[in-house]
Amino acid sequence: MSNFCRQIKLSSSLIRRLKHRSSNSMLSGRRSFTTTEGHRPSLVHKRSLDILHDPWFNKGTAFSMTERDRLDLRGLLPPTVMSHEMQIERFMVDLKRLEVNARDGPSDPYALAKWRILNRLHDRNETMYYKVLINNIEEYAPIVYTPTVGLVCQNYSGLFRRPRGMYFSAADRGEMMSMVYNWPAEQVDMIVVTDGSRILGLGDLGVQGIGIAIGKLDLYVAAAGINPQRVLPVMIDVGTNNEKLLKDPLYLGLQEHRLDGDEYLAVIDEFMEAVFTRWPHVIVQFEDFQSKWAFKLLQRYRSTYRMFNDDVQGTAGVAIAGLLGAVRAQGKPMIDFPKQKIVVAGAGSAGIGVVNALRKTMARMLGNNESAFDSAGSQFWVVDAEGLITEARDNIDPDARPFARKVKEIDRQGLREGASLVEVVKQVKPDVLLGLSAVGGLFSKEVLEALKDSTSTRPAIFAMSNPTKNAECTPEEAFSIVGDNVIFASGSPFKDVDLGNGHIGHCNQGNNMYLFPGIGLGTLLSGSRIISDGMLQAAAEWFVLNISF
Ligand SMILES: NC(=O)C1=CN([C@@H]2O[C@H](COP(=O)(O)OP(=O)(O)OC[C@H]3O[C@@H](n4cnc5c(N)ncnc54)[C@H](O)[C@@H]3O)[C@@H](O)[C@H]2O)C=CC1
Ligand SMILES: CC(=O)C(=O)O
Ligand SMILES: [Mg+2]
Repeated sequence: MSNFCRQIKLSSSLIRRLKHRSSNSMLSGRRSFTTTEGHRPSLVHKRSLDILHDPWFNKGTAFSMTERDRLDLRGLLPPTVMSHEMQIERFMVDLKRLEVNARDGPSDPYALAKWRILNRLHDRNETMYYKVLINNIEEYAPIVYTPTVGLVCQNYSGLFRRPRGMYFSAADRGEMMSMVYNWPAEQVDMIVVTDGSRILGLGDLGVQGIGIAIGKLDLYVAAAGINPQRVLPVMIDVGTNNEKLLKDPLYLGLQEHRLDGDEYLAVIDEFMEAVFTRWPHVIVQFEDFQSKWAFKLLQRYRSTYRMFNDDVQGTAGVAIAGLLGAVRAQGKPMIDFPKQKIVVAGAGSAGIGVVNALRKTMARMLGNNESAFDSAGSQFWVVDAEGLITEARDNIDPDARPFARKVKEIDRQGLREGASLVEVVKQVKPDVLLGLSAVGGLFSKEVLEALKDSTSTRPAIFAMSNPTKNAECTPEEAFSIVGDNVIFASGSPFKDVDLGNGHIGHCNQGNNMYLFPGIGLGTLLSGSRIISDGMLQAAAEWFVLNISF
């Protein structure tokens, strides 16, 4: 904490740089670096992104660390310095692979090809890029965002062409305050930052996770009208625990195991100090941090900085709006919401974020006192990889503890610690089955058949895990097994289902993309110093009261 609170001092390298910058401008800004052949020095009048955007001078990841420092490029490239031979090898691997998505990616076989074309347009002409996106948002959101962005992140080391955003690595400790001045924009309104540790449901993708920050910011521009010159995607590369990436010679990130503990915190603290020093009014969205850090970092920064965690808080807002909408679709009054029995599969940042917020909404409807809060808590059954979470569990995760069921109570329900999802659904007969487990197909035939006995006339299935192949079930499975009256939502988009009797089974998308652009815009416009739970709650409730499904 002492690091976090310490007074901000200009690092010696920043002072060096500022002095260097002013003396350099007197010398008409000329600097030199070695050419791609490595023999002759090349004189350049440009610096920072202008060099990377100039095909004559750009060497991309082949700029050495000294050159990066000298040319104000530090932080504008992935941390690994590559030889020209490796750069060419990486390019050739990608060229020969052509489209990889037909086998395991989005159902659109051209999704990756479309992403490449859009990405090139993004590099060439931002105005046109965002016009294309805004005018065709339904068609291209699945390309720049989930599901295609998942495939893009998985293949980012191959797809990488022109850097976008900033990279801070564990090797930059002590330098970040200086590095933020390499970003050319005087004002930044929105930062989306990730450490790549849990990208969608695809696990640890290390430095390649920058793709998710870029995709989310595209939606900030397209959906909330944020100025594209004032957005900044950020990757904090603290290593990766993905063994495949650790061995891949073409990987662009640090090839060492993830930092942990105080060392990890020191890196994130330094990043937060640096960006809020240069842009005191910026909003920082934390994205796809593994649950272990998602909650801790949220607690650490939420009352000091203008920040929120999208997976914990944005997802919760969308789930509240969706489930209040489901009550309305069941033909019941809103006040019935606290009676809904909710089974949640997944107790990570998303699952626990959602149950916490749903519980608060229910408690507010029941009178907002302690007994309302207790009573709301009994509406949830949370199942993780080890089964139903109860107070009998050893080493229970502190974030999940408030939702651990009492042993005596579940005994009466015919359940026990670690009961399987199918057993829980059979015994509880829930109104809502919510999936945030990242396990594709978890809502098996058996689980869905058990849901047929739900006490609700219209049970809701929210298969919210991303990307498409991680969805807990498909809409076809939901409608065909549970029945035509199911209320279905998924994290990634699915097509509506023809139920064959003149009826359509509607697939709604339950994704935090419907909330985070509004959270950012609302915070900017209101000038709010922090982002409170109350603001998010109000956003979710406004959503359901003002949007008709
Ligand atoms: N639709 C949306 O807006 C959002 C969707 N998500 C999705 O939610 C998923 C989970 O994200 P996090 O919570 O951050 O991940 P996480 O990895 O922290 O949590 C996953 C949880 O699922 C549990 N789990 C694993 N196998 C299970 C099984 N067989 N049965 C029941 N539970 C099981 C794990 O024990 C863990 O509690 C990801 O796929 C992510 O894409 C996350 C945020 C927003
Ligand atoms: C949507 C989102 O934030 C996720 O799947 O992590
Ligand atoms: Mg996320």
